[in-house]
Amino acid sequence: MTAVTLENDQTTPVAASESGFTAELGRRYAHLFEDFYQHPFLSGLRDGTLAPEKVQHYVGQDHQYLSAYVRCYGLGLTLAPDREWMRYFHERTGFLLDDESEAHLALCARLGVTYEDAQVERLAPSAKAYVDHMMEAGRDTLGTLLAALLPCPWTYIWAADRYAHAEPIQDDHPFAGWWRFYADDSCLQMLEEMRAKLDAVAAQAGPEERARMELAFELSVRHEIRFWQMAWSLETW
Ligand SMILES: Cc1ncc(CN)c(N)n1
Repeated sequence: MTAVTLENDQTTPVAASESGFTAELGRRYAHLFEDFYQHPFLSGLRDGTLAPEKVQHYVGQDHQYLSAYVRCYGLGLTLAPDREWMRYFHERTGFLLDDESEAHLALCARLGVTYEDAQVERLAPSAKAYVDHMMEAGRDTLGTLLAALLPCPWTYIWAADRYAHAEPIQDDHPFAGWWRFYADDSCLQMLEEMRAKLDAVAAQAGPEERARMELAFELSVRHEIRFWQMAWSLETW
């Protein structure tokens, strides 16, 4: 009898066949990934009903957030044990600075506003709390920092992959450009690489550091949900 391998059906962040530290985390916190996916902000991006002011609030906040995320890669450079790790943070920084704003530009085009129009000066409280959490992780070990940084790509890329499989994104979808950016194969590959790197670091870490890594990861997933809520509620100070 032939063994049947259960492939990931995209409704959970981890395939049944996967093992390793990040697979364990993905399984343990799958309920938070589900909360992320079902948040009304993301539902509105799926069905195209999201109010323009919420989208614009998100773009302004997310631009600031991604700038802080790039700075966290700078912290990664200082924690890098060798040049291979330095190259990793260097290359990923290029993507964050040069490519990810495409996702924002797609939203601005839909809103009929320029990217400049969408800019804001201050991070909203929930966005700032997320940034502070990642920065704090950067004062710990490389493993803790990476664990805090992983939910950023994982939640979005998984959600976009799930949505794209459930419902192929049509050209006339109001937010097609945003969804396609994160559903692209290059994003999936980048996510796989980051997970593999964190798995390798976790395999060398002791139990105390692994516990701190897990907490950093869990809190970042929770911050991702709060970031939706921040944009949904137009949160300001
Ligand atoms: C808050 C947040 N989290 C994740 C992503 C996707 N890199 C993002 N652009 N913004």
